[in-house]
Amino acid sequence: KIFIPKSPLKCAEVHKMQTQVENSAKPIADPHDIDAKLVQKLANDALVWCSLRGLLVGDRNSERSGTVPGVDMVHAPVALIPMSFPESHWKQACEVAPIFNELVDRVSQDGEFLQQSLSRTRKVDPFTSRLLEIHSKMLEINKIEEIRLGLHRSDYMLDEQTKLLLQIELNTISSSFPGLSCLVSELHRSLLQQYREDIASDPNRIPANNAVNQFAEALAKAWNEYGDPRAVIMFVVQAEERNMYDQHWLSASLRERHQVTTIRKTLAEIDALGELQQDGTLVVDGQAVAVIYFRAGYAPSDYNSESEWKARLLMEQSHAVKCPSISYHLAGSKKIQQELAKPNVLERFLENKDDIAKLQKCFAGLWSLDESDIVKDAIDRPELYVMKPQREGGGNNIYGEDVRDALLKLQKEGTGSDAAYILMQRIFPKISHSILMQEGISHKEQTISELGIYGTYLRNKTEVLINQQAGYLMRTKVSSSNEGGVAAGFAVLDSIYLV
Ligand SMILES: Nc1ncnc2c1ncn2[C@@H]1O[C@H](COP(=O)(O)OP(=O)(O)O)[C@@H](O)[C@H]1O
Ligand SMILES: N[C@H](CCC(=O)N[C@@H](CS)C(=O)NCCC(=O)O)C(=O)O
Ligand SMILES: [Mg+2]
Repeated sequence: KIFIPKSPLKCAEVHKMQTQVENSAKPIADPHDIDAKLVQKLANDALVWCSLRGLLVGDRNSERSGTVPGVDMVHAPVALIPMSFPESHWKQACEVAPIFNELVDRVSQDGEFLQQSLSRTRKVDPFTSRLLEIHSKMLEINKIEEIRLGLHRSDYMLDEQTKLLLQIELNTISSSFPGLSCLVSELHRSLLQQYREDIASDPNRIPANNAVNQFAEALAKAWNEYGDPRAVIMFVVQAEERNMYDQHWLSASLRERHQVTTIRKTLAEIDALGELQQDGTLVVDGQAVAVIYFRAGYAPSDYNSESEWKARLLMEQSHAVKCPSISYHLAGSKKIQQELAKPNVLERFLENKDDIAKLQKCFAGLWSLDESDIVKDAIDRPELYVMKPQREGGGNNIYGEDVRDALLKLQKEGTGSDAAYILMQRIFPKISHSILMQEGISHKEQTISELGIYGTYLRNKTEVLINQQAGYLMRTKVSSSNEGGVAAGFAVLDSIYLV
């Protein structure tokens, strides 16, 4: 196809335009076709880039890397080449982000729906029961959260067979990687730019990713709405946190772009150092707290004693903006995810029929264990299901044959413990080629990926101040891994290349 220039463009520009047109249409080269020498160069440059630009985590083999910043860091596990992803599904995922944000807020305000939906779980799941206890205490004192801040991540897998983009879960607490995910997009753009002679591509097909600054902006705006210039933003963190640099990127953005001070405290420290003043102000270690940002408190392992639960209650009772509030936390549970997928339930919370249809289009099969025909099918074909307790943070789900065993065991026990679980359709994404880099070594692997879309939501009374899609996280793992998880060491941080 000869491009006959009409205007006296220099042929170099014509050539550039032509290659750009061709490149933008073409998917990126198959990473497994990249020769070993070039892989080695890519890997080396990626490792240097991560080290210079803070794409780092604490080394799991070191005992100090989770407590002392700057000690025993290692590059974050990353893919060397971005994962191709259909532009149409990218747009769909971005489009539903503000609708899911609004849904979380509406559901959070329906205390009866939360209590009712989780009432049977409460009887058999002590952790969820403690969360519900705090929630019902807030209902009793008619606690109103006028300023509501949501920093969510809605995770999806693209089902290969149906080509449907299906939601895995909606995280409303401690959504990891808003900091590191932006750096991965930059790493990939930089590598594709540097190696454009060897790998035909258009770096602009990697969507811009500004999650860290959008999260920081929402946190800063919530701080501003609280209205006390001397108050701080408190990060609730685990005593050992190897993902601390992801969190420090947020603190740095808050300090440098918004001049807001952040402090880091564990739940135990908050119990020891926190006080509630008459007017509801939370004071920790002598500092007034405007916003509480949870990067811990989502798992039973975060509550080693009554001390941590006292801290959670103290914070909930305070005037500080909680991210998440107990209601937002519960609204993001897997049981609620399953309840919202039932017919005519979204209609209770959203008016716009198109919005409702857009959300329902990305719902996978979700069931309680009351559905006997589903339970029977899951016993027959367990590999088509995932069984989930009400837990966050990875490592809790049940897959394959274990689903059958767990269901049969629950049937035999007959103690109602089945209310602690949901059943979900297992999604099978396309198996792709990727090059994963972990602990300085790159591996060509068969992989599947999961796209997380960040959402920011801020409301003060009746006014919605922020409601937007706020960047993305792509995680890629070996296709043989059921659970995945970056922190768990199975998945790597990736980005996407729109095709
Ligand atoms: N329906 C599903 N189909 C396939 N894989 C799933 C499904 N649900 C979860 N997974 C896998 O398990 C991981 C953890 O599940 P998730 O529901 O996100 O729990 P958590 O809250 O612990 O992150 C997901 O990142 C994904 O890799
Ligand atoms: N260490 C804590 C980890 C917090 C955490 O586990 N968050 C959940 C949602 S609740 C999550 O986003 N999981 C995906 C991360 C993965 O794949 O490893 C932090 O980073 O603050
Ligand atoms: Mg998850």
